[in-house]
Amino acid sequence: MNRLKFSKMHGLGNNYIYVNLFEETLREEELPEIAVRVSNVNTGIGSDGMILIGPSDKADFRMRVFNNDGSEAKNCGNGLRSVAKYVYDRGLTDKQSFHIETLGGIVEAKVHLGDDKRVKLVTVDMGAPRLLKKDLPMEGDPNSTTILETLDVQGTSYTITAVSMGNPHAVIFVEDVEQVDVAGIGPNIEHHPVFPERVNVEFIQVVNRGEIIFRVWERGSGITQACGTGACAAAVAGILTEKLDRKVLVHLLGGDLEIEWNENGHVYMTGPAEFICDGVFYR
Ligand SMILES: N[C@@H](CCC[C@H](N)C(=O)O)C(=O)O
Repeated sequence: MNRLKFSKMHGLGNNYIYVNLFEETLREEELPEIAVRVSNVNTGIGSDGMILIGPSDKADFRMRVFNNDGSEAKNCGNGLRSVAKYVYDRGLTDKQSFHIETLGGIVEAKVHLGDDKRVKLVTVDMGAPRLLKKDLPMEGDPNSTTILETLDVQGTSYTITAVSMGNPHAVIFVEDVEQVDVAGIGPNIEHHPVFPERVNVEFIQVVNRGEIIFRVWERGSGITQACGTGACAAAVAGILTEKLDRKVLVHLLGGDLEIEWNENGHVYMTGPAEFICDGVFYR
């Protein structure tokens, strides 16, 4: 029987199975299937997906993200904070600032230590948001943006703002997130033909110019407790549409994130990450 060592971690409840490729070897062609199997709550470990931590020839570490349907994503904000905690707390680096390569680009993570000298919070420089339709990708004029544009979804109109944080997001401002049928509407927007690679969908209630309430339907994983790239995209959408100032406290189901869209054009995300358990998966 093959044995796969793993750690389960979460960032505000957005939980993944982490595999350390400095110690474990997986074949490329089996990755989607393993992601589906480990994520299954009944016959696997149970998670929103699987994240691989490995060496990079361009950065200090490389992160690869698989949703729980087996699709590979280009970025994951909660994953980046968890990877930063993993590599520091487990002694893979002694640097408190380092770079992580993702399919969506290279980002810089800075760890903030608690009294126990372990990582308590992580700030990630997520880079500049990309707004052009070709960056999502999204049908239409490739060099135009999508800001408060009407999208018809099975007879109902939604006003969306599209933001790529390495991965694609459709942000929708609502009066009251509690009234939104996230599980009913989310998949229809995720699979809308205007998004050829599907999309993550965020429903945002503005509390005041520095605070929002956030709900998400994630591409490839469904409803999750939090989405770091989604929180960044929501803040960017709110700032672009002049609903929010540049520093935003985002209330997600699993807790809070601080997002800043700095004058330098980069988005900074600060929040926690936690280990849940270590184990061996029989495969
Ligand atoms: N939960 C993540 C995003 C994971 C990938 C996403 N579902 C996609 O397919 O793009 C986050 O914290 O950003």
